[in-house]
Amino acid sequence: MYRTEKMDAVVGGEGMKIAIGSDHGGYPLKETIKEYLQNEGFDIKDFGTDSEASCDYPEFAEGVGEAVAAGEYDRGIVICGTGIGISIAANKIPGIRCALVGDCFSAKATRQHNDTNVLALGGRVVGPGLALEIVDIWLGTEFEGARHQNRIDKITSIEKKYCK
Ligand SMILES: O=C(CO)[C@H](O)[C@H](O)COP(=O)(O)O
Repeated sequence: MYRTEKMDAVVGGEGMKIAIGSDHGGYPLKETIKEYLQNEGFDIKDFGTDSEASCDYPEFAEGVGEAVAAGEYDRGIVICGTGIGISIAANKIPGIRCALVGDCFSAKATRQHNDTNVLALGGRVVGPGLALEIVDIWLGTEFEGARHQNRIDKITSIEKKYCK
């Protein structure tokens, strides 16, 4: 419903397996994104939460992050009120590169340059229209490799040094 022809050009992920999770602050937006992606043919696993009752975002970051890091899901989407806490938590999991995104330029750049495998959104920050555009672009953009791969390798080296 939010898709445009331009977005159709960048989305090609039917069958892609996506893990999604949020706290209470991200719950309404999680439900919107989940329904949208299911209707688009994506294979979605919802790691919770399942209501707007108060809960703790690290639990959902851990569920989504572990599933993506283990290779069970291709990408993850995590949402809390700001997107900040849940992105910090997701980035503690070795192998996860999570970006908090609030604009379309960054959605594209963080795939091209950072090869992010988890997207964080602020459910109290972005509205559903912008959030779905960000999701479409992020899912539909490829990593560019080359010089950016060297930088990812350096991130991985830091991770290996500190995460024993
Ligand atoms: O954005 C968040 C973390 O970064 C949380 O969603 C937020 O802190 C939850 O706040 P509250 O318990 O007051 O609803």
